[in-house]
Amino acid sequence: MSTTGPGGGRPPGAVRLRVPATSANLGPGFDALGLALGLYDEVSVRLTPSGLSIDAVGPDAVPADEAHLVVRAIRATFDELEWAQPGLALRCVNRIPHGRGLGSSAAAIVAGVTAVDALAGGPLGAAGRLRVASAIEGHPDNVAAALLGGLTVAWYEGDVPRSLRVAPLGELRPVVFVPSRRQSTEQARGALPKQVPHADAAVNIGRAALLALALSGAEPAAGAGEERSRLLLTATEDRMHQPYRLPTMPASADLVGRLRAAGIPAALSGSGPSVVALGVGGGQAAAAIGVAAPGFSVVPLAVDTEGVRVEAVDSSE
Ligand SMILES: Nc1ncnc2c1ncn2[C@@H]1O[C@H](COP(=O)(O)OP(=O)(O)OP(=O)(O)O)[C@@H](O)[C@H]1O
Ligand SMILES: N[C@@H](CCO)C(=O)O
Repeated sequence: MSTTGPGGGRPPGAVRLRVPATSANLGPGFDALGLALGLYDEVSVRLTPSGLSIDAVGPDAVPADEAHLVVRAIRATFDELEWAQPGLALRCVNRIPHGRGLGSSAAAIVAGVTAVDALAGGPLGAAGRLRVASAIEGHPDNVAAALLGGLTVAWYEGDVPRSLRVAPLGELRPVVFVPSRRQSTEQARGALPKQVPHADAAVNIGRAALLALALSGAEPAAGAGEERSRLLLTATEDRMHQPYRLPTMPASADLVGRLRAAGIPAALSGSGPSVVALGVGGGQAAAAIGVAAPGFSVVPLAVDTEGVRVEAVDSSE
C-alpha cells in the first residue's frame, strides 16, 4: 500500500450520502436478482488526521471501532486505491434493520465504498464500486441494487461481478414484513445444500427469467393487471433456497404460505427472515397489509430507482 494520495498527501474532505435497503432473490433469483427499496441509511464521513470516531443512531447496536462495517469498507477502498489510511469521523443514521434480509450489510458496504470513491473524484467508477463492494459482501445481488437502484440482475464473469438495471413496473407496491428476530446471512447460507436436483434448477431458471420480464414491464398477453399478478405469483416460486431455509424460520414460512394462498406474490426477502410481498397496484398492497402477520412489522415501501446518492461532497477541507 502506498502512503500518499494524489498530490502526495492524504486526500482531504467530507462526504454525505444515503443508501437504500434492498431485497435480494425475490423468490427464484438466488444471488442474482435485487430490488432497491425506499428505506435509507444516511452516512457522513469526514477524513481526519488520525483516529476514529463513530456516532451511530439506530435500533441495532454496531461496533464503535475498526470492526464497524462502513469503516471496513472505507479501509478496503483506500487500500484498493493504494492511498494512506486516514483518520475517520463517521455519523450514521441507521434505519435499515440488521440481519433481517433487507440488505443492511450491503448498504453499509456500498456507503463506505461510495464515500471514498466520491472523495477521490470517482476513480473506481460503477464497475469498480461493484467489484470492491461485492468482494466484501461475498455476493453481488444486494450490492448491485444498492448501488444502482431499481431492479437489478447481478452475475459473475469469471471472478468479475457485473450487473444490469431496469426501472421496475410502475405499479409495483412492495410490502415488507419484518420480524423482531434476526438471522445472519451467514447462518442462512449454511442451511443450503451443495447440490440441487436438476429439475429444481430447471424450474428456477424459468421462474427467474419470467420474473425479470414480468417485473420490468413486459405485457402479459391480455395486458390486464390481474393477469400480471397471477404471472408474478408463479414467477416468485422458488426451489433453490427457500425449501431449505423456510423450515428454520417457521413464522416466515407460515406467512409466505398464507400470503401466497391469498394470491399475493410473496417470498423470503434476501436470506430472511423478513418476507417481501410484490403486489401490483394499491389493491394488492392493501390485501397484503390485510393478511394477519403476528410478530411482524408490516412496512409498505416505495421502489427506490436511484440507488446510493451522494448528497454532498467537500474535497477542500
Ligand atoms: N449500518 C451498519 N453499520 C455497521 N454495521 C452494519 C450496518 N448494517 C449492517 N451491519 C453489519 O452487518 C450485519 C448484518 O448483515 P447480514 O448480511 O447478516 O444481514 P442483512 O444484510 O441485514 O440481510 P441480507 O444480507 O439477508 O439482506 C450486522 O449484524 C452488522 O454486523
Ligand atoms: N443472495 C443472498 C442474499 C442475502 O441477502 C442469499 O440469499 O444468501
